[in-house]
Amino acid sequence: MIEINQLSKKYKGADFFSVTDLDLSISKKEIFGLLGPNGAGKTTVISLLCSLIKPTSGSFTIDGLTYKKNKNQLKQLIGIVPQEYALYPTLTAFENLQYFGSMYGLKGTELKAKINAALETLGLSQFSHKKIDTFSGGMKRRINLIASILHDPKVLFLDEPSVGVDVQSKNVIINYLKELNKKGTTIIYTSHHLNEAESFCTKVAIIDHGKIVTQGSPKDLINNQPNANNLEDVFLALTGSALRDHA
Ligand SMILES: Nc1ncnc2c1ncn2[C@@H]1O[C@H](COP(=O)(O)OP(=O)(O)OP(=O)(O)O)[C@@H](O)[C@H]1O
Repeated sequence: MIEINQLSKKYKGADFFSVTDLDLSISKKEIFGLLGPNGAGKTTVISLLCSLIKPTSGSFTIDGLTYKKNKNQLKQLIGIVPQEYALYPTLTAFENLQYFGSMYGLKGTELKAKINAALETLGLSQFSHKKIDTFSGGMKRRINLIASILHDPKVLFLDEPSVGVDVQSKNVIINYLKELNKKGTTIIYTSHHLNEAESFCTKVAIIDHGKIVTQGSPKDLINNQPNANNLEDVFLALTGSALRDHA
């Protein structure tokens, strides 16, 4: 589904590469986790694959399409759930979702039915006509998610979808994503929650300093790392315990 070939990114004015010579192949059935310490390059990889930023070098295809040749098809093919809430605080949940659906050409009764079905599944029906600025973090995350899936993307990118949400909201989000994956959506997500990634992901890549240090199923990575009992042990063994503060 996704083929990445020697992808590199150096931001304008930066004196280092945020992503270096990334090669990765992600198949259709995966729930793929991009894991790494702060500043490892996870958001940069997602932003590149969503064509929000341009690569410095290298290339990738999604379902055989490239940004240069198939910009509009690619836009329809993918959904993006950004780290920050991309919602209008003074509009209601329903109005926000109508707006995002219309950006993908959806309208009328089809759009309304899709919004209502997703609100129902994610436990938000009764809040559909409340303004977003009255919502909790977990509710906003769920609306952010619905906004990204109304056009039925084949590939869904999520940048830290469970930040700032309680366990109940997190479970609803994770179960919803698992259902989407079962129905055929490829899921690529970043997270700092290694327990969550261990149970949720079919495959993960650990990246550090813009390079992949290892990849595989969580089970294989744990089995192959001496003295590792879980994914966090693997992560610490491969990325070290030094802090990654920067300003
Ligand atoms: N717009 C930018 N201009 C210059 N450097 C940037 C820019 N965005 C990110 N970087 C740098 O690129 C590197 C990778 O950043 P990125 O946000 O991709 O990491 P991350 O793994 O998503 O981190 P976090 O877990 O903190 O979200 C960091 O050193 C960061 O400071």
